[in-house]
Amino acid sequence: MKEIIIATKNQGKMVDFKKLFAPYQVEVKSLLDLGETLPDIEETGSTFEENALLKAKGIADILQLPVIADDSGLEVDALGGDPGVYSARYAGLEKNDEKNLEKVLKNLQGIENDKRTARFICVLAVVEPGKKEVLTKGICEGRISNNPRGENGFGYDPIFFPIGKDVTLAEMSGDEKNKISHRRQAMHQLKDWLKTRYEER
Ligand SMILES: O=c1[nH]c(=O)c2ncn([C@@H]3O[C@H](COP(=O)(O)OP(=O)(O)OP(=O)(O)O)[C@@H](O)[C@H]3O)c2[nH]1
Ligand SMILES: [Mg+2]
Repeated sequence: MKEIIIATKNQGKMVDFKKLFAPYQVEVKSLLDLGETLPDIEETGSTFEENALLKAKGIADILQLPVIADDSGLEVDALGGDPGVYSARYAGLEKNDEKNLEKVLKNLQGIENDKRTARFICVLAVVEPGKKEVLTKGICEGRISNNPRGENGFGYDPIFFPIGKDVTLAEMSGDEKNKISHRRQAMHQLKDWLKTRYEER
C-alpha cells in the first residue's frame, strides 16, 4: 500500500488523521513511526502557513518523499487572538496540554460567556519533491468553557464548545469531532489532491 508521511510528533493529531484518511487506500505514518532520527524543525514562522510549510519542506527535503504537515492552534478573541501560533508553547517550552488550557482559563477569568468566542485553525501543507506545494486551511468556530469537560481528544479540546453544541470537543467521540473539526475542513479541501493519488476504499 502507498504511504504518506505526516510531519508531526503529536499523537493526538495522528488519531484524527488516521480516521480522516480511512476512506483512502494509504497508510499514514508520523515522524514517531519512522525509526530514523529526524531533526526537530523549528517553528520560527509568524503564521500557521509559514510553520506548516517549514515542517513539511524540512522533512520532505530529507526523505525525498511526499509529506503533509499540520500547523494548528486556538485563537481566543478576548486574548487578542492568543495563543495562536504559540498554542503548543503557551505555558512554556516543555509542551503541556493541561498547563496550556489552564492558562487560557486563567486569562479568561471574569469574562462573560458571550465574550469567550474562539476558533481552532488548522493549516495543512503538502510538499512533494519537485512539485508545487499545496496549502489548505480549516476553521472551527466556537467558545471557551468555564471549566475543562470530557476525556476525549487532546490539547484544548476539553475547553472548546464548537458553535451550536453544548458539549466540548473532548465530550464528543472521535468520529463526531472529525465531522466538524478544523482538521476535517482542511482535509476536505485536499480532497482533489487525495483522489488523484490514492484509491478510495
Ligand atoms: O484541543 C485541540 N484540538 C485540536 O484538534 C487541536 N489541534 C491543534 N491543537 C493545539 O494547537 C497546538 C498545535 O501546535 P503545532 O501545530 O505546533 O503542533 P505540535 O507542536 O503539537 O505537533 P507538531 O505537529 O508540530 O509536531 C497544540 O497545542 C495543540 O494542542 C489542538 N488542540
Ligand atoms: Mg509544533
